[in-house]
Formats: sequence, structure tokens, C-alpha cells
Amino acid sequence: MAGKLMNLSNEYEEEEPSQPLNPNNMLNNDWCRGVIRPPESVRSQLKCFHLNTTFIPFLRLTRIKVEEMYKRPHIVVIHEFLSEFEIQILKAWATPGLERTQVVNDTTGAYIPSKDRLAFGNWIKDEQHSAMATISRRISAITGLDLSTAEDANIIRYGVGGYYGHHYDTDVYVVDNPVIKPKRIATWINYLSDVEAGGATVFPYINVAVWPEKGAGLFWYNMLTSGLIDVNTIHGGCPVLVGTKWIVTKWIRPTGQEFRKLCENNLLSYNVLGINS
Ligand SMILES: O=C(O)CCC(=O)C(=O)O
Ligand SMILES: [Fe+2]
Repeated sequence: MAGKLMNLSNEYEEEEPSQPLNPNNMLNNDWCRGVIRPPESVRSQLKCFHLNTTFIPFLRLTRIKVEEMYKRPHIVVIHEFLSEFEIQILKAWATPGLERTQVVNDTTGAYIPSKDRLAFGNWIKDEQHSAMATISRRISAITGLDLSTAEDANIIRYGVGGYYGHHYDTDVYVVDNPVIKPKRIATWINYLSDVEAGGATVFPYINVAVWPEKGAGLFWYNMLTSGLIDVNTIHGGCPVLVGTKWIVTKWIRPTGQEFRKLCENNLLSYNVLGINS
């Protein structure tokens, strides 16, 4: 068994996950163990590239290093997105006010503590620190999205055993359930730390695992161009086994994107970083 756990070779890449998709069953599941990857046919299409910043004055003199993790939905990692200074500022800001994180209750819509999310968090507004305002401005420049309507950034610290069960970031329509959860067209996660073991952000329906990398950004669209939820974006944060995981999440709202991400006739067309496909 130990041999199997350690073996990350191709032998396992097409294997079907053996664990049921249960938010409380993040520990030791196949996605978190890193033994499942998208098939070769998907991986061979993925690219690394420098974002074309020619027409983005704010980023003209920077190199934005993009690595695709999946195409549809478009999941990308932006390497070396944050500076060491920004990372230290955000951690120092959050630390004195860290509190147990909560989730939106499906029936009442209220924020409640939950066994699906074990972490400590704090919030920061762009106006509260110029470092955060600059980060939001960079995210906006890279994604082309309006961040003035986005939620405040959520700074999260996961200790050993901390995790976030599988969930959607945007609301899921449930018949007979009057509660409308917030709509989030896209999510941007900043990793403020590496994690020695565990702590991957996983998308179990498409077998994608993103391992935290200090300073990197992770971005994906939760919605198709039609505004429908992309069901393949269900994701979670794996338990931290060794070390501490720090992230800063920006949940981006559809409001304000009307002239930036145009609706398309095709109900199932995908949003992508840059132009749509
Ligand atoms: O901790 C992670 O890797 C995922 C966090 C997440 O899903 C969120 O903040 O919405
Ligand atoms: Fe999430």
C-alpha cells in the first residue's frame, strides 16, 4: 500500500476516483493524495505562456507567467504573482483578527461554522491597505474583469488538519430552495505559502489538483458565458498534513462584467482568460 501511495507514475492517471464525493471525506481521498490526473489527451493540450500585456498599460513592463491546468473550465496558475512584501503584509494584517471560517447555510442563507470548512480567516478591503488595492488592480488587469463589485478578500490560514470540503463558489439552483447564494462568475486564489504536505486545491470532477505555491495565483471561471454554473468547477481544499497553508481568495461577481465578458448565444460556451472560446 505504501508503494501505491508513493507511486505517482502514469499507471494511476486514468484511474477512476475510488472515494465518493463527500465534503467530509477530504482526508486521504484520491485527489488529495495526488494519484489522479486528467488523461493525457487533456494534458497534452495545456500550455505555459506569457500573457500578452501589450495592450494593458498597467502590466506593460511585467511578465505574467501563465500555466494552464485545464481548458474547459479554464483553470490557470499565474506564477510569481505576489511579491514577498505583499505576502508579509497580508499575513501580518490578518493574524490578530483570525476567526473560525464559516459557510453559507443552504436553507437559511446565513453564515454558520461548519465541519465542511476547518480554517481561520479574516477579511480585508482594498481601502484598508494599499498592498491589497494593488493586488486587486493587478487581478483586474490580468483577467479583464471589474473587481470593484468583487467581495472583500478573504485571508485564510489552514493549520495541520485544516481543509475546505468540496463546494461550488457560485450559487447552485435547487428546486424548492428559496435561498439564493451569492453569484460568483470567477474565483482568484492567492497562495501565500508553500505547504510541506497536503493542502492541494482539487477539482474532483475533472481530476485536477493544484499544489500551493508561495506567491502564485489560481484563477478559474465558475460560470459559462451564458451565466449558467459550470458544474465541473466543484472544488475543495485538501487537508494540510505538514505545515501551514495561507491563501487569499477574491470571489468575483458577475455584476460589472456586462461589457467585459459578453453573453453569447451558445448556452454552453466557456469563459477563458483573455478571449472566450
Ligand atoms: O483552500 C483551497 O485550496 C480552496 C479555497 C476555496 O475553495 C475558496 O476559498 O473558495
Ligand atoms: Fe471555493
